[in-house]
Amino acid sequence: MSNFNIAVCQMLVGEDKNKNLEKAEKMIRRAVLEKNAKVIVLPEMFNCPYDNSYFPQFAEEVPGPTTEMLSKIAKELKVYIVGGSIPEQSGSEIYNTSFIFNDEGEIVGRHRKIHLFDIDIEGGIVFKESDTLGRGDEITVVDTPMGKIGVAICYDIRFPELIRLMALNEAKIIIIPAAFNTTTGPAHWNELIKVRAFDNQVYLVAASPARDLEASYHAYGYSSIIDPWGKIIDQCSEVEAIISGEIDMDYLNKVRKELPLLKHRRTDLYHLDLR
Ligand SMILES: NC(=O)CCC(=O)C(=O)O
Repeated sequence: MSNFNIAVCQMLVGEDKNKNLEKAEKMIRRAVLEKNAKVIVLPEMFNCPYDNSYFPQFAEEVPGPTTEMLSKIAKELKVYIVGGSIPEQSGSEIYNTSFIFNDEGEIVGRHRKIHLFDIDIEGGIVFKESDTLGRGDEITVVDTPMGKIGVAICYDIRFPELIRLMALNEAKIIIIPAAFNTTTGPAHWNELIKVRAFDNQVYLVAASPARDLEASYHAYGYSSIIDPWGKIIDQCSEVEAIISGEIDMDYLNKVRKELPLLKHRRTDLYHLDLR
């Protein structure tokens, strides 16, 4: 399948997990009906406020209510779902994890956030994910009938080696469930999502929650779909919205043929190693 539509549900996430799941389900249905989407993407921590004090209380084992809902709806609607991320309980650890479902409702991939968001920006924001979360150790590229899809979560996007390794593993679409904030978002979001797309000549799909000024953490919003040339195909503002765009592998191949960046790498001088 070389052409298909992908959609991002930029949903408002609140303190009631069941309501978050209902909202996600409704928005996924709308993405299929209104945007004819074959792949639907949710934001980071879509079932839980992005706040360390909520992660342990919202954490669930897998299978659990969140993954069951996503599995059921993926199967019913015959779509792929990149289920944003959730606090995943695994033994005594909690991970910030994205589950990827195929159109039979099966989990075909799992990405546990590799780089934890531990930052302290003077006059801006302090956040320490490692207070409650463990970090993942695997790079995630999932083989699908639509091509290989790489998944990384939010802060992971700041590490160019990771996204390049995905591209070298033949990922043509990179999906980033995210929750940037109102300090780092205006400074870096647009630049990061564009440069990762055009450096690696991939489609880059970045999904944020909508901004909630009542919450402790103010998500930036601006979910986006970027093409391999770095052009924004669709982007919303900070409010709840569904965005969509066409993934066109012929166009991706054209960009790679005309400007053969990946082929022009001097691997005799430098290379990236997967440990
Ligand atoms: N949830 C996150 O990882 C936030 C990352 C972020 O805001 C950044 O600037 O990086």
